[in-house]
Amino acid sequence: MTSVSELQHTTGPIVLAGAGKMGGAMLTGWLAGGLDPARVVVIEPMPSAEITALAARGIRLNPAAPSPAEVVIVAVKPQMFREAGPALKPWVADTTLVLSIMAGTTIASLQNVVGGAVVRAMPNTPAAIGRGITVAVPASDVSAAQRALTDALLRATGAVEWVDDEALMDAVTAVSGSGPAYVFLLAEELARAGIAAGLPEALATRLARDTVSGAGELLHRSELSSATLRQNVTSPGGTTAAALSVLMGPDGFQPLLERAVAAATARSKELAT
Ligand SMILES: NC(=O)C1=CN([C@@H]2O[C@H](COP(=O)(O)OP(=O)(O)OC[C@H]3O[C@@H](n4cnc5c(N)ncnc54)[C@H](O)[C@@H]3O)[C@@H](O)[C@H]2O)C=CC1
Ligand SMILES: O=C(O)[C@@H]1CCC=N1
Repeated sequence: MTSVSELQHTTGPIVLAGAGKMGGAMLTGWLAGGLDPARVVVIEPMPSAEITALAARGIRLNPAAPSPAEVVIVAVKPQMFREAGPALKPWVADTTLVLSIMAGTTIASLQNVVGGAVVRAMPNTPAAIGRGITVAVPASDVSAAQRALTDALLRATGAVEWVDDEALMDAVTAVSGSGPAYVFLLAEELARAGIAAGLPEALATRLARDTVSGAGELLHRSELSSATLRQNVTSPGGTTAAALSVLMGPDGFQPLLERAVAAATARSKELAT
């Protein structure tokens, strides 16, 4: 896992607003990477048992007296933002970095509702194990130091890509933000197909889970393209070729994923406020 040692050069509080599935995954990544819990403030009206337990490690949960922080991470639902956003203002000075991971919500909206120097980002849940990928786009007034701080925070949870064009964020959300769900669905459906082919449920589930995670790890470690790795499994005239003739057919993965990504992209645009 990437070290968060660069974060140790900064001293201010790190405020996480919304410690649900994604905010919680990022916090887990930061703490696993060595971030001092005493620097973390969590604002969360319905903290999970895990988040509540972190208070014993020094995290401040829902403190009564807000004061401007070095960075505020906004990880509430986009639909909640209009209600939750104004309450974050006391944590934000002009010099505060406001790092939003909300789908759809634009930089302009964050500037209007919360203020600060805004970076809009789209992470994904493998952040919890330091294997996420995040795409970030900065507002024009974000300083080099704030960009470096953002980069350190996000790299503590995995890879980071920076873009200049905010319009790309809808498709980014559809590919990498939502993408882990597509992979987990693949594991679910591969198991179900195994059961339909006659395997006991426990064995089918184990085979699907280990195949998806093992293939993912191979893809991660290998320098070969995914197409080459696929071809390496495929013996001419063999079993894989038989399956791929279905999966790469006219109603196979390609048109299906194209439709799925288009639907997610459209939804991200609808969520824009
Ligand atoms: N779940 C995912 O894979 C990803 C989610 N996101 C974004 O992350 C954000 C959060 O999504 P999830 O974690 O999935 O949702 P979630 O529902 O698990 O987390 C949202 C949290 O915000 C809390 N909350 C509600 N009102 C609040 C307030 N006024 N102040 C502070 N916290 C408040 C809720 O209690 C909840 O724990 C969304 O904007 C989503 O678009 C981005 C990338 C991936
Ligand atoms: O489903 C959602 O809207 C969020 C954004 C990307 C992943 N989860």
